Amino acid sequence: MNDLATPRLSPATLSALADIVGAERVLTDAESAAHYGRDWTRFHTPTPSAVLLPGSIEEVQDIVRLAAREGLAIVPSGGRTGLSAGAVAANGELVIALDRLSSIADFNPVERTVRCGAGVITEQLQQFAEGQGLYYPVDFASAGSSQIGGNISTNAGGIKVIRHGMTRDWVAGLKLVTGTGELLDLNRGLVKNNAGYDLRQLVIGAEGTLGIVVEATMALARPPQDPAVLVLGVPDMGAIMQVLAAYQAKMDLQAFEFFSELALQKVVEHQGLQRPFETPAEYYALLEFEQLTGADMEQAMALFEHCVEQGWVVDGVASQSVAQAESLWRLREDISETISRWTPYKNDISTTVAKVPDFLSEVEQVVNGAYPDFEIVWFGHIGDGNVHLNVLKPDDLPVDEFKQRCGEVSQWVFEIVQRYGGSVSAEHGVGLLKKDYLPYSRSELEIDLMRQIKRAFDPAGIMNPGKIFDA
Ligand SMILES: O=C(O)CC[C@@H](O)C(=O)O
Ligand SMILES: [Zn+2]
Repeated sequence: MNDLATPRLSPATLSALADIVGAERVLTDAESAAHYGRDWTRFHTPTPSAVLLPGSIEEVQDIVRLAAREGLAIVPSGGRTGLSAGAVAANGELVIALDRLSSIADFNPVERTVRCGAGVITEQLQQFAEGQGLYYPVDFASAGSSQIGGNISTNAGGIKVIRHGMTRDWVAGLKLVTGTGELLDLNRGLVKNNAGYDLRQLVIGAEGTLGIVVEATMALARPPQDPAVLVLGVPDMGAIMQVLAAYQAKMDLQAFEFFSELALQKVVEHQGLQRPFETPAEYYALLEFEQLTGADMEQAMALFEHCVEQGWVVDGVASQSVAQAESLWRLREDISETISRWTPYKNDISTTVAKVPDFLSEVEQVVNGAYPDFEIVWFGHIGDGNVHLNVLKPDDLPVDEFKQRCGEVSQWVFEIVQRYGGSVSAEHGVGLLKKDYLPYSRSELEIDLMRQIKRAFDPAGIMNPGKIFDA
């Protein structure tokens, strides 16, 4: 056991925890607290009372039983790549890190499923699938660190949702340790199972408030052909919608993403990438297809010409190789990391797809009407109606003042989201960051039902309390 930097737990409790996981797997030093006690958000100070590294489902159950008896709050911790402070332990909670539940087993080629411990890293699952001649299609920039349990708990989406759906579409079964330490084995890999409520789907996206996902049976897909990517410059958001409709009517899209000229400028400048073409445009659409050859290539080019004739596209480029497709993707995928140096105000919202252009222009009018010097970087999964709004801090504006103004921005943005019937969190979850705004996209009755469901799974209220809604 390490030095007790935060000795909030009694020696008896610490020793009981050590009996469960082994003394060297009860971490209480400041470095472990900082590492395991927070996600990619940096708004809260991590103060876990201890970080525990269980090595089996039984150990997780034993910890939870002990925590329920003693009324100790728990924060489950996966790859901690979340952006809503869902995996933050800022109130002396016990952190249960699932890193050691990392086995990949029981691959079944007939079912095309594989059993994964919660701590399996997304990229490991992707590589495992590849080794079997298959494909795990939920993909995003943080795939090298995010873990399957966390992906399930946040229903991670990413860049291929338009074609392959979200994490919830790939979970054939899961095991959950509830707030009383019981183990639920949900759906057991069945394709069809209409015997009552699908509790598995309830757990997916619950951000650890109903229990800890300890294992999952993940479905795999046929691998796609080598991808081909088009990047198209468009004059306005309305044109992006026309392009989307035109391509979707005739072809299968693997991805349909967008970014603004400002986003492109930042990525080109800071990542040393080339502009896709010289003609500047207000926005850019990135389309991915499964290999463009023969008739598909002709179709894609005919649509391109049609879009140019209609004035929806000002210029475009098509990848000629997998390497080129990958470098075009970087123009989109590197945006989030590139702009992180401006400590941006972030938001992740959705409306139905067709409403996005009006939504976006209303947000811009309101934000820049009040603060003309705020630079807004738009990008996201436009084919899903999911836009990422990032506002960069002007260099000369003190951080506190920026934060205070961003508080106002949130208020305005969420009022618009509500008017549009949209969601205050399209893919990043609610966590601590969005909970005050939940009523802008969920009714009082819905939130009340969520609380009742939480009580049923977690009567002692120890599972990630204060996330999604107040404890
Ligand atoms: O940083 C963001 O705002 C979004 C991050 C991620 O969801 C993305 O789509 O790149
Ligand atoms: Zn995203």
